[in-house]
Amino acid sequence: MPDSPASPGPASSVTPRFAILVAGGSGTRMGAGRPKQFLELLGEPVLLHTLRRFTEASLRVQECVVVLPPDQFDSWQQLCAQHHVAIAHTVVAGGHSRWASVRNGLAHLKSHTAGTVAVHDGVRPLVTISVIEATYAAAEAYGAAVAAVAPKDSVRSVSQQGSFALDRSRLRLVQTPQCFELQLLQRAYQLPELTTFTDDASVVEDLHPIQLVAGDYRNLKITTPEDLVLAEALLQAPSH
Ligand SMILES: Nc1ccn([C@@H]2O[C@H](COP(=O)(O)OP(=O)(O)OP(=O)(O)O)[C@@H](O)[C@H]2O)c(=O)n1
Ligand SMILES: C[C@](O)(CO)[C@H](O)COP(=O)(O)O
Repeated sequence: MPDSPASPGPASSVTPRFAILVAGGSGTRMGAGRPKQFLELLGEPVLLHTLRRFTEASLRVQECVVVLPPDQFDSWQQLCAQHHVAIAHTVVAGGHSRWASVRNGLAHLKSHTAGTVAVHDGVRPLVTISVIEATYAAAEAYGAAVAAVAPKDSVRSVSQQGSFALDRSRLRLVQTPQCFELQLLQRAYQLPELTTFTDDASVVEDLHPIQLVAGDYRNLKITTPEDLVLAEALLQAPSH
């Protein structure tokens, strides 16, 4: 990514790292009998793959908050028992939208006054440790950083007048993790929710510039049925 900000802040390798894995959605587009975060990939729930990656020791994440639909707490507990999960994490109830779920996750971290927090979709189980580390490191240096990739397809904008080509060299497809200085994200999530919010960067950007970090094309968001097929294939690929 050729996106470079003015200058980094002081390097701070000792501030605590937190993670909020948002998995409070219902998976309407997947159309499965249960929320997609609980569907299996190579025999394990999508969310468990994601949790394993964020709790990898080298990342030094101090606390991992998992946000779930309130009516799915028991399902998750059963899945954890079934898969012998001994990974420390805190479960928090989600809200009516992704924004509300992130806000609930952040509320759980309110006693902390400093640190860096990653927000990551529970349904992006293929995120690599190197992308997570790079995004935390960029947020530690610049305050706000998100993973993104360049589009591979041509892109057109549509309107009632028709459609027209966009310059894709100026566009990025935004992924998660999205990492922020904790107090910055707490301030941003005190503002009212807007319908234009689709991610955390859109919530923060009026308060602070967003640094883009090289994401990964494999870091797909499980959204529709074909994504499960792709994700299983990628998980079995040698580089994963
Ligand atoms: N109220 C919500 C809505 C979404 N999410 C989470 O935000 C991430 C991205 O959302 P999306 O892919 O849209 O998930 P769903 O809302 O479950 O899917 P859909 O829009 O198809 O219903 C997912 O990990 C999802 O669980 C959440 O925590 N709380
Ligand atoms: C946060 C996100 O994954 C970044 O690409 C995306 O915006 C989530 O979108 P959705 O509308 O919840 O599918």
